Amino acid sequence: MGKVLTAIGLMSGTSMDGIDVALIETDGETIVRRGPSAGYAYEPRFRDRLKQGLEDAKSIRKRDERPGALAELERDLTLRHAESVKVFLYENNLLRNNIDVIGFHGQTVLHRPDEALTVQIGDGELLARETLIDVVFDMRANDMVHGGQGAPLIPAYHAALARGLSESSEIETPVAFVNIGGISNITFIGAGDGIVAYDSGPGNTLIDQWVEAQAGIPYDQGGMIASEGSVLPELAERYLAHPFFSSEKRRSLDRNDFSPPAATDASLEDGARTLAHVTAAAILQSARHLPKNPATYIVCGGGRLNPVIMGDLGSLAEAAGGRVLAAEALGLNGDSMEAEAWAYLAVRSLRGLPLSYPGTTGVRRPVSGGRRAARPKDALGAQG
Ligand SMILES: Nc1ncnc2c1ncn2[C@@H]1O[C@H](COP(=O)(O)OP(=O)(O)OP(=O)(O)O)[C@@H](O)[C@H]1O
Ligand SMILES: CC(=O)N[C@H]1[C@@H]2OC[C@@H](O2)[C@@H](O)[C@@H]1O[C@H](C)C(=O)O
Repeated sequence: MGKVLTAIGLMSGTSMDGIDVALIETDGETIVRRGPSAGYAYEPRFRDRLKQGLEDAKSIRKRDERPGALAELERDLTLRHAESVKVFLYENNLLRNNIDVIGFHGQTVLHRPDEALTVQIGDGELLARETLIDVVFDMRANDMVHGGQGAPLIPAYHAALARGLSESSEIETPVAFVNIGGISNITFIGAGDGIVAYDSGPGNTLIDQWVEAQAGIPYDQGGMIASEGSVLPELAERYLAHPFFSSEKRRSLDRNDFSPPAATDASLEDGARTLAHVTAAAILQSARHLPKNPATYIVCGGGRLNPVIMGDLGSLAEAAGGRVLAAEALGLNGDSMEAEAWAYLAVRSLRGLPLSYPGTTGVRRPVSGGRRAARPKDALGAQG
């Protein structure tokens, strides 16, 4: 085993609901320990600024451009991450001197894999100065340089989790991890080291956009609105016929690839019900391109907390011979898995190990990635 490092991962996902923080101990191959985790929600005004950031980013042609208010947003986003780290260390009685590295995702504001352009705002140097901890950031760029789509990157971590599970539990194989965040993605764990992964459809984004536009609320908590509605087959089909699902090349999605229905398309409840169905059906539709039908789907991300999505996913998977389990059923944490992954990937980056593979992002060969921002030198001896 390589040197075991203590790493913190920071994820601000496409739902833009807040910052997830998680600590793990790992050598970048084996996960030695999954430690504490936490989520720090953005207040509505900051979420609005992030949404405006997506608009400002639309004119970006080179990834270091920061039009509109993006430069200021990047700084404030980074400072919020620094604050989250400080609170996390305090709440968990941890000393910063005992943390070897932070894996910093930042916020995706633009993702156009067809143009080899992906932009995550987040200033790694500033984060290292503010936290006095080494930072690895910008982990998607090198994959794109080598022909990959820059996402998904979590599959390497799913594979490590699966290795741990196969030692300790009796779940039926093959296993697929499904992350239902703003966008959903799926990782198929084949025999040996074979993993196949890609984004699988609109996760919660359409549902969030729909209930926000129609009812002024940020998400359909517990699927309560959807549970009052009915699936509108024509509307569902409009989404499931999207060219993404038949494309040979496209493996990753941007938040803007799908648009929410028009107000006239459905009642609030039927719209939420239909979109929950679309989320589940898109995952199963995408799973058809996997090498085999998964026997077990392990679900993480906020969508697992929507029983309407989970109900549909369960019945569609069952029809294809599979069983759906929430990550918690296997002792995993469905809220912190992405943040854990970014901690894991940071350690892999430090060791020069691959972050992505031809079977995950479509990259030409397995490649590492990430940029390193060292903490200020005079902080090395200081007490955390
Ligand atoms: N209790 C709940 N009931 C229903 N839906 C929920 C609940 N909690 C969270 N969600 C949904 O999950 C979303 C957040 O999921 P998550 O944090 O996994 O996304 P993310 O990490 O931002 O996205 P991505 O994985 O695409 O980067 C929320 O926007 C909401 O739609
Ligand atoms: C460009 C980008 O930020 N993509 C995200 C998004 O959210 C889910 C899905 O789309 C996935 O491809 C990716 O995030 C996860 C963490 C990943 O890279 O594995």
